[in-house]
Amino acid sequence: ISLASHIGDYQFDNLLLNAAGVRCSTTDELNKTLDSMAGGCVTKSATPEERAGNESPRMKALPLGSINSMGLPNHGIDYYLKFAEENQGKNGKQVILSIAGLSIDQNIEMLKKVQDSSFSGLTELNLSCPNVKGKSQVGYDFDAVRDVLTSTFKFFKKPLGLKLPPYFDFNQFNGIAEVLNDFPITYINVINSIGNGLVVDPETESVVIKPKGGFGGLGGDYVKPTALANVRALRQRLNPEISIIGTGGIKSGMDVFEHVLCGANLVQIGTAFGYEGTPIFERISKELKEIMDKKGYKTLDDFRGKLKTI
Ligand SMILES: O=C(O)c1[nH]c(=O)[nH]c(=O)c1I
Repeated sequence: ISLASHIGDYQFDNLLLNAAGVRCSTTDELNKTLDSMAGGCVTKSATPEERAGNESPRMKALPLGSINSMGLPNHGIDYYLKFAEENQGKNGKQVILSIAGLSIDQNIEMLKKVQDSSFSGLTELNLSCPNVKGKSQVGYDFDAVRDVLTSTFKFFKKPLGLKLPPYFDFNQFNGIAEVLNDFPITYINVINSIGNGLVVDPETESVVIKPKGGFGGLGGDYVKPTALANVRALRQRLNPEISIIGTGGIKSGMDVFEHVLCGANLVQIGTAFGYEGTPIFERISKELKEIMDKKGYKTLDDFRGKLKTI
């Protein structure tokens, strides 16, 4: 039984990755993931300069998932680009470089740096950070998405993925797919956290995180049905050359099975990886292989995208 998969020309021996933002801000954390059973790692979304991020408490673990308003704390693009240049392809593992500029200009500036670098891996342009005060998610402004992609593909010749926010309406699925299908995108990654949720502690009658009055991105069990819907809806609408990474609500082999059934080529684990650490990759790989064995599947292609309707 094989958990191997690929995105474009990039081979992953295991379809499991961390989600950007979780245990991936330092080289130590990134090396730990590369040394685990994960098929590769994704770096914390980078900005042109180092950033402290929002005030704490800015993340809260909950029985059904998590809420966060980190505010893009990171060591800056140079730190992660250096790591990516030095580690991409090491023992057959992929390093995906995530970037999240606070403006189109910052994204172009960073993508030019990546283009001119020796990095030969996948770049993930994050258009869906919900937690930078005063900034809304670019992924909800289809004209802005078209603008940044038009500018990008004038000079960027390396493989590019997009991290997108969750969409909740068929007009939105159609709208974003219409834009994406016009560009040579290697993959999309759906979903980012469900932005600006609110968790209340009824004991203390208070919010649970400090930034933005307690509003933050939701992850975990709360988001799985929305994640599966976005993987499925975009698989049905996008050109077949655009691969899909499924992110959202994964904490078991069965959750991975569901994402692949909806069309995911790879999957990323955020909230649950934050709790469990790198042992999760071995546990979930084992669980998924057991499920595939029971169902008589040998490879992910045997069932990818084959969700039945009734
Ligand atoms: O607050 C963050 O740093 C953050 N948090 C998220 O839930 N998604 C994102 O893309 C980002 I850049």
